[in-house]
Amino acid sequence: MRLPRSALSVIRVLCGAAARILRRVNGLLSPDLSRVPGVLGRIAQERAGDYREASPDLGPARPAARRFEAVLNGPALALIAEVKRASPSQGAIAPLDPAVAARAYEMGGAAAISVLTEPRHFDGNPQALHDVIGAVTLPVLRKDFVVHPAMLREAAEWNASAALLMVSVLGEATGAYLEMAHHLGLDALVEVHDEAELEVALESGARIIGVNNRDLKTLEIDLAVSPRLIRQARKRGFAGLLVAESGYRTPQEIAEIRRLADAVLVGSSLAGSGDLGAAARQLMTP
Ligand SMILES: O=C(O)c1ccccc1NCC(=O)[C@H](O)[C@H](O)COP(=O)(O)O
Repeated sequence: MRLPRSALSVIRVLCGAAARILRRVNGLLSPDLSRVPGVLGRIAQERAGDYREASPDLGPARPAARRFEAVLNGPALALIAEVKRASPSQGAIAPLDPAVAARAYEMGGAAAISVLTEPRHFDGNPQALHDVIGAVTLPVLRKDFVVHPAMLREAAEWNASAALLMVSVLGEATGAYLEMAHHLGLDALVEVHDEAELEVALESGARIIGVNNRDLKTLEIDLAVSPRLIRQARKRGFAGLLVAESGYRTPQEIAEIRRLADAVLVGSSLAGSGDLGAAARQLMTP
């Protein structure tokens, strides 16, 4: 059967449109990491290599438990305490047993636990996440450099309550990754460091935004970043939860964000303290 010329051109236009949509969807699933500079770019590219062969299939939708979101949504500033054994800025921090560390944080009043699963620079691994989830009743955040849908599928399969999504890494793919996290029933901590990233987070429909005081390209900390961007988010009408992240070492520093943020995420100063429970309690005591 010969198709009329007009039908052929309609088919050609439709195929072109389908190819463009496919290219866009593909682009959204694979963020362009060549635009991410410095140590952050290197880590993100390494993680992309780790998951190059992984299937992007998420599997069936899972119900949203919203446990991570719920514990941050109280009247007082909540502590997300991080199991962090090493980092690019500090090198080795402490040879923590993840389960022991998480139990100490729980006793010290933490509302949630963050566990690094990145192996090369943070001495993290999936077993650390499993151990922590088995050791505490608190909701647990998978802290990694998410660059592939499989990393979210894993977080859900491993019973994490939430995953970190970094706008600095995901760029315009942030919204797509947020939808994938929600499809899997995960809460997402959508992390930003400047005004432009905050705009992306707000447009993505994030329910929880984390403001990182650490510039992940230079590793410099500026504790003025969280108050500035948290105020900005509220001014823009953001009604979700706001988390101040990185660099907090003293109750005086915590006092600066106590009335602004819903939660604070602390790693190095607690992890390297020697008595994690006492350090958590002391840090958060007004
Ligand atoms: O901590 C680093 O040196 C680092 C370097 C490159 C990318 C990410 C990095 N840290 C991730 C974090 O955001 C922190 O682990 C988290 O906010 C806790 O920060 P801190 O209390 O300063 O350990």
